[in-house]
Amino acid sequence: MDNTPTFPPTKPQTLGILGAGVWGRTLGQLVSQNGHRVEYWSRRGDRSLEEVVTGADILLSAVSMKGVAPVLSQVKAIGPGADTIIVTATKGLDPQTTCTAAQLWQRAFSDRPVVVLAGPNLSKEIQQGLPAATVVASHDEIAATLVQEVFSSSNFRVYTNPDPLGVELGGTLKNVMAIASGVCDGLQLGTNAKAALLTRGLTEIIRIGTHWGAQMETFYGLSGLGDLLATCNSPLSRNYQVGYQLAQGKTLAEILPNLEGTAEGVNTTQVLIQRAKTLEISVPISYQVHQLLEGQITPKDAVEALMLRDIKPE
Ligand SMILES: NC(=O)C1=CN([C@@H]2O[C@H](COP(=O)(O)OP(=O)(O)OC[C@H]3O[C@@H](n4cnc5c(N)ncnc54)[C@H](O)[C@@H]3O)[C@@H](O)[C@H]2O)C=CC1
Ligand SMILES: O=C(CO)COP(=O)(O)O
Repeated sequence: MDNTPTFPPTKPQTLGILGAGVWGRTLGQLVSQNGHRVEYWSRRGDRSLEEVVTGADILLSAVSMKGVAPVLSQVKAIGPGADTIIVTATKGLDPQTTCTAAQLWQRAFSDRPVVVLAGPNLSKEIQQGLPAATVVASHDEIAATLVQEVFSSSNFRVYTNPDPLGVELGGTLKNVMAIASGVCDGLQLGTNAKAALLTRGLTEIIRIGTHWGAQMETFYGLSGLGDLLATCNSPLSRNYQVGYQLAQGKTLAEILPNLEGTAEGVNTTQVLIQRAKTLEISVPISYQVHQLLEGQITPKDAVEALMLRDIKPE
């Protein structure tokens, strides 16, 4: 039996990539290496949004969360083709609605498939051609399978998943834990502390995610535990860098302008705390990250507060 995988699929697709930041360009590089056509749109670029949207078989949004609502309303006004599949790679929560990016896209385009792409995908490593895996999740299996075929290659392994909310929340909520993890390493708290943080962090992510309607098992996959491990252990992560540099005494105002790209965890923490309060979900680690980002406590205070919580069963 011949087990050789066939990459890429026979019919070349045109991808319109919205947001030509670090992640949008990295994803564009992957699909063009597979023989597909890529058109980028960015707010400071030469191409008009209309040109990119109307010509796309697949419209992939890699804009940071704060740009999603304004960009999608422009896309809606233009009106993509009836068969265009929307893919979202943003990892964040909308401050106005507390929705994820896919929820915003799906609300605006209720008649067409929306696919979430998320996984342990530090862009610098992918740009270097190092092997990585990701997940494409949708309620529409045909759309997810097409996107899987378009992105799959010998060094980018793509899995499908039927729980888009779980996949997206895994990638979104781990950014809060990545800030905490950067603090943990910046304070040199050791491997035991890091293991405790990640394990309890995953429990917290699952508590929030299942409350919001995601499937528990999704969080044990690539986009949950996988992305948590990658982001919380790598100085390539911008969110980890935020925590690490806070632990070294820098302020957010000093850190953020020098990061290469967006650290979504800063905004996500704020939105998450607001939503967790309304829904009365216990989020002890996220709460300490929030206090720290607000400048209300020091990194050492945050650790102490977590260690001194009421003792309880695991
Ligand atoms: N870089 C990475 O390794 C990965 C990033 N992501 C996610 O992808 C998203 C983008 O990340 P990066 O490309 O790294 O960030 P980036 O900061 O490099 O790029 C963000 C893009 O969004 C656009 N944008 C922001 N606000 C906008 C607005 N109001 N209107 C129009 N466009 C706007 C910017 O112009 C830029 O093109 C984030 O949600 C991030 O969490 C996901 C996986 C990996
Ligand atoms: O989501 C990412 C890796 O999967 C990228 O993490 P950062 O946004 O923290 O760099």
